Amino acid sequence: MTGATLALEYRPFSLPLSSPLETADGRIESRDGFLIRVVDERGEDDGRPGDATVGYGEATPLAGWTESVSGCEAALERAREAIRSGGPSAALEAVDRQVAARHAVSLALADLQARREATPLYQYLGRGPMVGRVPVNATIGDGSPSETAADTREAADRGFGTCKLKVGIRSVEEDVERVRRAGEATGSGVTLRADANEAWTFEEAETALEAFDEIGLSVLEQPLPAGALEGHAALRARSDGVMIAVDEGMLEHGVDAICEAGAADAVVLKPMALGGIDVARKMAVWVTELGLTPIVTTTIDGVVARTGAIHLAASIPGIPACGLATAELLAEDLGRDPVLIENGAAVVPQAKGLGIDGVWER
Ligand SMILES: O=C(O)CCC(=O)c1ccccc1C(=O)O
Ligand SMILES: [Mg+2]
Repeated sequence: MTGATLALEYRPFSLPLSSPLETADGRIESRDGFLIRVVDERGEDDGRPGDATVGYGEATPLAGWTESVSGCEAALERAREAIRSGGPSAALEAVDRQVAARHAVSLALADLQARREATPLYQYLGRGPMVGRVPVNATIGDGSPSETAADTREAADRGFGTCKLKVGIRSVEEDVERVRRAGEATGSGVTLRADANEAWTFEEAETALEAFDEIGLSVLEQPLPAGALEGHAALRARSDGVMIAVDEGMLEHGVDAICEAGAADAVVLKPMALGGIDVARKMAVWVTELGLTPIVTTTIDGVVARTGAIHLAASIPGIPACGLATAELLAEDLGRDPVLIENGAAVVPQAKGLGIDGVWER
């Protein structure tokens, strides 16, 4: 990239969800953020950037998980100024402490470089073999036990082999009933997970875990508040077969503290909340070395960030089902989706870079 004159541009977007996603952390109704592009201006002959001269990124802040929308915009503005004289490293430095902004800038730079090298982004990241698909889970929002059973059944009928149920909004008894009914509606061919988003006390989590063990739940994500490292470790010790995953806890404590406390079997990695797919990839390699399972998810991102997360997952060998089938939760998107979700897997784009085109023109 040396010698290139790079320009960074950004513009705001607002994407409503098809129906609000209730989580125990709060309700998500729309996703507002910034689409960015980095253009190598020397490569433009007709004013329209060609394949090897543009990279796309997305910053979609989420309250409680990233910086605010205004903090994100201020960071992007600093990066826009910094990239002219200081290049990529100065731009990244300008967004160093704003994770969503850093996600956008690092993704656009990686997309640009992978396009120049005529390599799909996942191979640029991992230098690994060709990967055709990554397994993905369906995300099932809150609902009554019958609604949950019907939604899970519908996802299974569409080919999902793993379904993640949002829990922690109703009583523990009702959530246990929801998971039980979802299991009965789908049978043993479908793996169930549950994500409580920090909702429970230790006693509530213990009660839920006992029932989930019996039902055969696969993963229980963030049952306790992020701070409760010892609590998660104690739940793990009591679990028969249910894996304990941390998500919010991973952001609060980092990999080393999670491992030292024995707080988790699996770690959820959200590139938007971690500062980019490059950061998330390093964490995935690190947790794998320590014997933990990485799971990649989005924060219900637009097509640019979501496709980046799919490339990230494709660059991690043996990745289990990831929370990347979130396009269907959005009523609108930034552009055409290059990723087909089929039989519980995302078909990984094999074009150069992200494999995204035509988003800027919209
Ligand atoms: O993992 C999934 O299936 C979808 C992503 C998801 O659940 C999520 C989406 C937005 C914010 C937080 C979360 C979460 O995992 O807690
Ligand atoms: Mg979660």
